[in-house]
Amino acid sequence: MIPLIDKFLWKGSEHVYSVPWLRNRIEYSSDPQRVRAYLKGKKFTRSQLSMDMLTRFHLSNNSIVVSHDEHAHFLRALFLERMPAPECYPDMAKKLVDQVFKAKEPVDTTECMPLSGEMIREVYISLLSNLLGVNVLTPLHDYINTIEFKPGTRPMHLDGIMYAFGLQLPGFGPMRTLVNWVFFKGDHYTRKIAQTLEQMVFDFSTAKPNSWYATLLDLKTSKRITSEQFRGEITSTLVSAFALSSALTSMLLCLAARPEYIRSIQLNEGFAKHFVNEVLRLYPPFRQFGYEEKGIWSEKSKTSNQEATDFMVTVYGLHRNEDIWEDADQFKPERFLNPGSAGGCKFLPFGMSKRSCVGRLYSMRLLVEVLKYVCSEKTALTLSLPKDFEADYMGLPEGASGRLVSFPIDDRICFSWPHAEARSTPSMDEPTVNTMSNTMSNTQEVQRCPYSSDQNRLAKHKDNVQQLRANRESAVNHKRTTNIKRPT
Ligand code: HEM
Repeated sequence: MIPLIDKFLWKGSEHVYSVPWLRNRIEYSSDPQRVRAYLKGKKFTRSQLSMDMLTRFHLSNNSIVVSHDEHAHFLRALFLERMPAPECYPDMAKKLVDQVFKAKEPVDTTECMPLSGEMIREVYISLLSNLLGVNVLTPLHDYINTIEFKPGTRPMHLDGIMYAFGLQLPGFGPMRTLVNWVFFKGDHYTRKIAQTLEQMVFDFSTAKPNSWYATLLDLKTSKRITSEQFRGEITSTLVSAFALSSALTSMLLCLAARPEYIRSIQLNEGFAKHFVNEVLRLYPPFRQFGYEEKGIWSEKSKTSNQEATDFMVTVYGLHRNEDIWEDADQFKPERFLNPGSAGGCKFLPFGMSKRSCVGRLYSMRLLVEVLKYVCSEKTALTLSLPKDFEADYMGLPEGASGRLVSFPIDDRICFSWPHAEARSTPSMDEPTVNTMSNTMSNTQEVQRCPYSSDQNRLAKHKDNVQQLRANRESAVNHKRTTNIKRPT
């Protein structure tokens, strides 16, 4: 049973699986040719099965992730307009790294710590501040600092089994809570944290002008989204902290395992992106995503028992498929030097097509900037793995298999940071005061990073000014030339 589950979940067996009483027939694939064929031939969307599982067994109630295509399309466009402008990422990365590795006093010796827990707290703050676009007030900041990191431990195939028995149906809510509470305390705790955080964002933050949060508030007030959808989007941003933290953690552990790449990144900053790609290839935070063909229930399902109704891409299997990746288990960022190497549906850490990850650009930019900052000679942060680090046979970190979002099993990292000046500096948009009595000063923003839409507006304004100048100059020239031509 376990090898079979392992086979179809992780390697992608290319067969169609079904349970007699379930209407879904699922194909698991890790073959890029098959994925390409699916992508080309069919009108598809995120599968209802994936959405049910995300809603009931995970945390994505009422957000873009579980919306129908039209609603998702409408919100995605607004979300992308509210992304931080490209020039903000180096500073965001610096703050994040400084905060994660902050220490009160300069140290000469090497310190070791479990990275994921530190990372997730700082990613929460960073996402709230930069992506949701809120001023994080002191109580919320303090609460985040108390969060203990417990990644979900419930295996994905258990979700599948629960689904097969109909436990995703709303009436089974209390039973699901009980199962989590008894057997999967980490998942139960994570759910509680998400609910508390969502409420606290509402109570203890203020919207930055033109931010995604301000837009969501407008949409709610004008009744274009419901209160549940408004809350869902906040939770969705917070939940995405897991994927981003997983990627950041894996990346820094890989850097500690392969310090020889530091020089390549210093010499050629473009190489940082190849390094990040290689991390996402070997450690895709999301191990699986799924689609269904539109209309399959009404037509094909009645006539064909062979055809799959749901198509699941097993990202981990795809990224380690030995038929398409040379030395698939080895860490070789230079494989991405070849321009076509990420194409052809063989590298899909952020999913594909119109429902692919909307946080992709943000995540990639931040990952690359964090890597560049850590590797920079000026930063002087040295990372290494503990002597007794639990590595795989390549000496690389080992990801926990079977989870929807996977973190390394052993995430301890050792670091030394001898230069006091490289340490954390108070950030502009994070609270610098400790009492509620003067929270007003938190809400008054001194400086903020522009959003893409601001940039567009600025660019448009500049274009307009240039256009006006050009028009005026050409009018003057025209007058001059016509004046010259005019017979005297
Ligand atoms: C390294 C970090 C991340 C990874 C690897 C990742 C990966 C993914 C994947 C695989 C999907 C499913 C795509 C599909 O079904 O085709 C997804 C969807 C999504 N992600 Fe991410 N994600 C990351 C970070 C983020 C961040 C920071 C956000 C910010 C809010 C975010 C927001 C979303 C949303 C809203 C969707 C649903 C899009 C839709 O349904 O149209 N993700 N992500």
